Amino acid sequence: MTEKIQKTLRDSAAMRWGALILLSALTFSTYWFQDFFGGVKDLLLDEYGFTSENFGRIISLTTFANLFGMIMLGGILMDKWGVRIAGLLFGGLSAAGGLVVYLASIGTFGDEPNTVLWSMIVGRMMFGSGLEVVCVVATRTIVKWFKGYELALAMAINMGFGRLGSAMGIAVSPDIASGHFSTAVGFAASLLGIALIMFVVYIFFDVKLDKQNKEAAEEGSEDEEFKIADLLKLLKNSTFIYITLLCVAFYAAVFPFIQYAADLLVNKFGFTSALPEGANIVVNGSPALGNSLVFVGLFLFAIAFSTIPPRLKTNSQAFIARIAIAGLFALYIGSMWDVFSQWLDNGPKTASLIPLGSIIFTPIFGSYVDKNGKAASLMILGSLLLIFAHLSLSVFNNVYLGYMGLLSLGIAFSLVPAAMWPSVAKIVPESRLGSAYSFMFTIQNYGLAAFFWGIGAVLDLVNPNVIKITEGFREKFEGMGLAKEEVVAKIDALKLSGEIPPFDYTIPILILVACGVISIFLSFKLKQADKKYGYGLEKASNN
Ligand SMILES: NCCCC[C@H](NC(=O)[C@@H](N)CC(=O)O)C(=O)O
Repeated sequence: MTEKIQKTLRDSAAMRWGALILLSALTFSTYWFQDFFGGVKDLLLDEYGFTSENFGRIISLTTFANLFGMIMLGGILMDKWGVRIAGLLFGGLSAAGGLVVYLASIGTFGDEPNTVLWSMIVGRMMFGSGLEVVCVVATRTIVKWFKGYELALAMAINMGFGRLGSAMGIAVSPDIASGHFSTAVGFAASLLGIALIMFVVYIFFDVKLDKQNKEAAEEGSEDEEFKIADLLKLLKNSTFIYITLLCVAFYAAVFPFIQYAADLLVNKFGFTSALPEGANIVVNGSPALGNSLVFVGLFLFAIAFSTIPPRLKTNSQAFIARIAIAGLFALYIGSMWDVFSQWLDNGPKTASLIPLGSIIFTPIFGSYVDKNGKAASLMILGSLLLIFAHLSLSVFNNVYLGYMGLLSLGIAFSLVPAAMWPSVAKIVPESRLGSAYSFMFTIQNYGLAAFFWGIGAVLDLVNPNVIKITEGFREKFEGMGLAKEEVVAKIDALKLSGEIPPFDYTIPILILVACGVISIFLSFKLKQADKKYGYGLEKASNN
């Protein structure tokens, strides 16, 4: 008997990748809006008379609602109403939040610093309440289009768009602002608006795909409907709990570390904190534009490397293509080596290589997972690299080992996400994926909040001497009537001369080693569960 195979939009590679690009605009713009404040912090402080505490308040309150169930609410609504309504609702909330921040920045709600501050916080909170749900919408929708195809690669490229958004947001915003904070906000908010329009375009394809899926389902199996009781089933699934805990332990050891990495390199290995002249790639007189073009270039190489060779007919053609792309990449990096080599003893620049590296490596590992599977084993390997990274940056005092550690961390930061996120779709039925990803993100947010705060708290706790000496000097300089910036500059100079001793990061980073050990344990449990229940974590994506 010949079986009639119903083709749907997702069976066309062009349609799948087109859908991914339309969706990834949301990822790119939300990561940009989340992080660009860091690039224009000085401008924000100068223009509105804010303090660093005000800045910290704006940033930390952005995702406040997520700690109180906003992501879960979004995920449940998504599983009940589908990705279209959830995407419009929460993407719209993010864009509306962006607009409120913009209106606040041009003084629409009043010019008083406190009014501007609180109206910006309200806007950022609206944005943040949509942000993570938008991330779940994108992830869930990628599963819908790519399951059985290049799922891991698609998720990895989507993450790459996010990292690119963060990096470019920080790098280009000072140029875009050209002295006016509101201009940078207007631009970032417009990106959110454009991404929402692209999502509306995506909806037409989604409607068509759903229609085709329904027709196919009528001929075959029945569509499963989401029920709240399904959530409880999810929590009883021990494999899902392992992967959720892995997500918390792993990301807690990476995202917060990245924030402290520059300071660690300066304090532990004596890296510089200011960049020397000529240590930037300048395009049209703009280092920010130059840096951004480098990020885009790296991302394009990674996409070419991970998509072109697997599509070629023979292994030898694929091999030649890989060598050719890697060669071009080496030439590209080599042509800018004069600049890059100056980055390697600068704390902030070296620290920025970790997320930058993940723009390159995540798509490459995603493509590997699709072709060869081995996701659980790669999570074990990634956790091992994480342990090595944090050990080499804490207990040892060798700068070369430190570089190796950073490189390992960059690889782990690409390896584990590339293997972990697509694995969830193999563990959890598709009808519960929205709730599953939302649950993971919610727990992950608690872990991140604890570690962002915890590393700083432990650092202060184990370095009472440094705090005491620094405070002594601060009081002395303030007593002399020096301006805030002058006090900061004098303290920096005393740190450089060694009169103020460096912070000892050993204990805070050793705590992150413990996260790595927990990650390895959980990755082994995942591998065991995979053997027992046959989720297919070690199998290629189209199996
Ligand atoms: N397709 C998986 C997307 C998750 C990517 C992941 N982002 C997160 O985990 C966010 N919840 C956390 C955040 O962005 O702060 C990532 O690796 O960026």
